[in-house]
Amino acid sequence: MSALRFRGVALEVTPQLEYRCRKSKMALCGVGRPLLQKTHRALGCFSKKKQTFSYKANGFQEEDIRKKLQLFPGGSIELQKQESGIAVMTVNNPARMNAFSGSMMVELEERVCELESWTEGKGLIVQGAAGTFCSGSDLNAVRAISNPQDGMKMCMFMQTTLTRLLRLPLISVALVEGKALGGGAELTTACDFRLMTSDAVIQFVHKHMGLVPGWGGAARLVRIIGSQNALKLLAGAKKVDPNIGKQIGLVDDVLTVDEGSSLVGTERWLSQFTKGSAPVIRAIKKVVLSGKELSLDEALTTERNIFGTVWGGPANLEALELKTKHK
Ligand SMILES: CCC(=O)SCCNC(=O)CCNC(=O)[C@H](O)C(C)(C)COP(=O)(O)OP(=O)(O)OC[C@H]1O[C@@H](n2cnc3c(N)ncnc32)[C@H](O)[C@@H]1OP(=O)(O)O
Repeated sequence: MSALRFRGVALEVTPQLEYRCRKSKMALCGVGRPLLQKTHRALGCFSKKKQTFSYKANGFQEEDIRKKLQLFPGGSIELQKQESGIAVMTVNNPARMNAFSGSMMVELEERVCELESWTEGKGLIVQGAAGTFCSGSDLNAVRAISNPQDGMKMCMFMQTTLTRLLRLPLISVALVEGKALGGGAELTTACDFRLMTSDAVIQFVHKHMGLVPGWGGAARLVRIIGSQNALKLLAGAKKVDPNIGKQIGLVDDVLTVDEGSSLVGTERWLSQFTKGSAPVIRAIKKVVLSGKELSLDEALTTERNIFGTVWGGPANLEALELKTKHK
């Protein structure tokens, strides 16, 4: 068995990984859609390696994109991992309504990487600083990199990062206060759930900017609310308030004032799903994700494998010992 290095970390190249990567490269060059889908699935099992191979296969070098993005600094992405197993990630650039600078895009990828190796984690809340969610990409950076090549690199970087965010084995929720615009609206779709405060707005403003979503937001939106509703939101650049959001299934709940601070309310809401053993909660997220992303046959195989990781595990044995009744 050989080893490769990815960002200073030695990774063991198992025959299985080698096979999957060889297969994926072939598929990406071969362009056929079923093959491409298989590739994404195969690579989904190896998230770190996935970045290296998918970027190279598409002619992008991750380090080049990072360097370019670092030229546009400002703001930060904060991450707090709590003992409860719920982490809070904050998009923090209040002077620009939490717009994503280039360095924040890089930091987001680093935080996602950190969460990928947080084995005790069960849940994640994504919020914006200072009472508003996120106003999309920083328009100053957008102006500076408006050439198609750089635009594509940025798009590729954010698309991959947000796909990894959605695929974390954590139950994630976007806490939307104030405004979620453009890329900010796309970010909300990279979470499993969305909660809004009563005055909040989600708006895919891309059309008004002469754009379409490029961070994966359209693909995810269609899966969340269906193609008819997605078309209406994108083509009309419609403002989604909590009422409309609930009607179309984009929003899971509205936070009321008597729930105290929005973050406390969101933690309370999320804890109904994260109570219990971390391996079981993580396994639940994984079986749902595979059911959503894979073919039925592949999802069934994955489900069996994941079942095998919890069957006879501590939580299972404890429940048997307690003769748990489900009244
Ligand atoms: C992926 C594709 C994309 O995301 S494209 C980007 C899509 N987003 C936008 O177009 C947002 C444009 N901004 C706005 O519509 C308004 O600023 C919103 C967010 C509604 C806030 O309005 P308002 O409450 O009146 O505040 P304001 O306009 O005075 O803004 C405060 C300061 O923040 C800045 N700001 C806001 N959004 C961005 C952004 N995306 N990029 C860079 N800067 C942004 C404003 O320019 C303003 O800055 P300043 O105080 O004038 O220095």
